[in-house]
Amino acid sequence: MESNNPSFTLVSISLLESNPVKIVTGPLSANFRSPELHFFLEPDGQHSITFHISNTQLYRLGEVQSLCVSEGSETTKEKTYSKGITIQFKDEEESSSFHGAFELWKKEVVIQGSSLANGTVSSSKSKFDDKIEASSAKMYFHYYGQLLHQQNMMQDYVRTGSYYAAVIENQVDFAGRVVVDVGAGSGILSLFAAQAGAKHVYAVEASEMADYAQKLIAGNPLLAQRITVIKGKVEDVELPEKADILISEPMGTLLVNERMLESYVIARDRFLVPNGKMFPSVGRIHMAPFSDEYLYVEIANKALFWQQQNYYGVDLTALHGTAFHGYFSQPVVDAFDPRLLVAPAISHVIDFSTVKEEDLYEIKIPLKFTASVGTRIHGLACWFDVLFNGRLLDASHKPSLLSFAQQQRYPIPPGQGMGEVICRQIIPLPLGKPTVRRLLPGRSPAKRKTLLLLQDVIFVLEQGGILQTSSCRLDLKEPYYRMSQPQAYSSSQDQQPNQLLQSQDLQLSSLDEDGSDFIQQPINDSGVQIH
Ligand SMILES: C[S@@+](CC[C@H](N)C(=O)[O-])C[C@H]1O[C@@H](n2cnc3c(N)ncnc32)[C@H](O)[C@@H]1O
Repeated sequence: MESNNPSFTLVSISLLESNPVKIVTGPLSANFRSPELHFFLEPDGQHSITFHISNTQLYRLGEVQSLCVSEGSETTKEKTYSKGITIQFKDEEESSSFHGAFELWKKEVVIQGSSLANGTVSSSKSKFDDKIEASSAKMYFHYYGQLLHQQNMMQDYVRTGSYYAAVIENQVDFAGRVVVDVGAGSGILSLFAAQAGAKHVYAVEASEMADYAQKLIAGNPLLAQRITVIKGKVEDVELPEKADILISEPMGTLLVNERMLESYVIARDRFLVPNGKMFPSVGRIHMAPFSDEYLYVEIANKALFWQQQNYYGVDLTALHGTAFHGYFSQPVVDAFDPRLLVAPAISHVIDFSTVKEEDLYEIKIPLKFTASVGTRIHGLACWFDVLFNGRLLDASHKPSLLSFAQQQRYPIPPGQGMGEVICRQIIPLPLGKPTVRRLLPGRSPAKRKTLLLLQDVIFVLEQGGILQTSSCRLDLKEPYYRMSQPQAYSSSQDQQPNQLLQSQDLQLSSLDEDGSDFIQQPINDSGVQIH
């Protein structure tokens, strides 16, 4: 037995998922290649069943017979197994060495050990469980398990229509190909892929929505025979074959919130053939400083309530400062006139086909803005888009673009940032200085959602020849959904302070129990698209 990749000879394997149970007789082989265990069903090694260290259990059924199973999703009410085989060894000795190698394999990466009544079993946490707190994951998948939230996303016609166009206009990429839908939700993208002629689509969904997706797909029988719904996390599930294409909608607020991009990248590494396609293939975050006196006054006015000195005989002013800073740390989600931007946008590109999962834990984006007009700057405006680089579109060199109209603005309070500063020019920091200017979607290690988005945004301003540095700390929690029609401004200088915009103060967000918010919001149809 080799110590690194031990191999074993087996007499037969019974595939428990087939009905009736299919028995493949050997000689066959099994091979531990951390973090996977492969059972080869043919001598040439063409067909194999793969188990992942994270969710595999091994039980001794007899002296020369064992059961190997892969655990299903933790979110299901009952314990489920997504895959199982029984193995027949040639003798007791081979069986013992196989179990020994299994234990060793598990020990290398096992995080948690446990014992089950019917055998010595090692259970390990999956990569997902290791990163995300169980309570956070539970809330996250509970949210997506509800049909109304999937409906919200489906009713976002800019979003769903762009995906439909990207798939159907690139049928040539999908026809006859194996597709994995990463986080399939209702299964809508799997159905599009099947419409485009995919040979087979594996729709992987971790939430209870997988059951509804199964129903929806069964209700479209012409497509259903080419779609398999797999309930589980892409980090854990095993698929019988590799994919030519991954399709997914992993974007959260400002692209990175929800941390689902990490799952998309893990799915790429686990399931995609070399040089396979990803739909979408690239995401971009765009940022530019804005000047908007109306918004500034509106936000400042929200805290006026706390300036009352006689609220039923109570002086509220002690909390005015806290409320004021609270309102200014809320990102504002609205559509805005691009003319409010006072410097060319900086774009940060994430190439999904090459980015490493770890690179998504902390994304640093240097900010070097040069203002085009001398004006008051009230914060940073951010938006994002993703690109689909299909084969047809490659040929015409025109990838289709899904531009998200939902934009965030991060107003900066006076004294903490640019609110008070008349800025003529924002000057890049000289290289090598210890202070950094960056947009930092700070890692919130154990959370799937309450990702800090902006931290320590430091601007350097030139004012009368003196360099001035400002910084503030903002995050994505509880955005203010200000669904106003974009106002036409003649120029940013024309704005009158103390005049409030007539905005519909729609609090569309649905908050979790802990009051935080991770969700995708319906996009305002009137959203300005900025490219
Ligand atoms: C933004 S929704 C998109 C749903 C659907 N693809 C669509 O476009 O309408 C993301 C979905 O991915 C699922 N999801 C997130 N992380 C996952 C993971 N690691 N494994 C499997 N599903 C996941 C969520 O439960 C959710 O249903």
